[in-house]
Amino acid sequence: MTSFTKGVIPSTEKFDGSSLRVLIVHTRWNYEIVEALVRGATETMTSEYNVKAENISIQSVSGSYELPFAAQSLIKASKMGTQWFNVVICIGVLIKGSTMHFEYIAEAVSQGIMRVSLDSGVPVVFGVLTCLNDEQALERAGLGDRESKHNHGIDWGRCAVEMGVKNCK
Ligand SMILES: O=c1[nH]c(NC[C@H](O)[C@H](O)[C@H](O)CO)c([N+](=O)[O-])c(=O)[nH]1
Repeated sequence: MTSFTKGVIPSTEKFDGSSLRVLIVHTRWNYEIVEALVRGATETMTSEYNVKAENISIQSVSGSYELPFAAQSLIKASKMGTQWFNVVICIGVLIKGSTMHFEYIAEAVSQGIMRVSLDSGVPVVFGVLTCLNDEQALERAGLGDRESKHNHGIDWGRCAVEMGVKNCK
């Protein structure tokens, strides 16, 4: 079986995030996991790409279903002001329960975030974990005790800087 790099590799380009203005909208569901993802994204952007901490705005909403509307509203409001965001990261954690609720929310949120990005012209990074159980969510936030754990917030931070810099061009 051919081996391959599972997941994304960082771009070879060196992106300068020092002038980027970033919005992070995160949920308050499964908060400890969300908090780890937000930290992964913010620490990556500031330490690896010189994004200024004061240029990262963080807002919260109740659950993942609210993310697209919140992103749309905040982008619109910022455009009315003098400064607006170069990129947005929507962060949430959906964990499947015993009903179909998970599937409906996951589909709506994924389509909604894509639509906000295309309609607004501001790249919106899809930072919503859609997990079948608690262990999957913990592992993907770099929590739990498995060796394979990796904080996906790191990847979302890198993606946000790349998309933000490219959106400035
Ligand atoms: O962010 C989440 N919202 C969840 N539900 C709330 C939903 O996102 C909305 O906030 C709610 O339906 C009100 O609109 C979740 N579950 O139901 O399991 C979940 O796991 N994660």
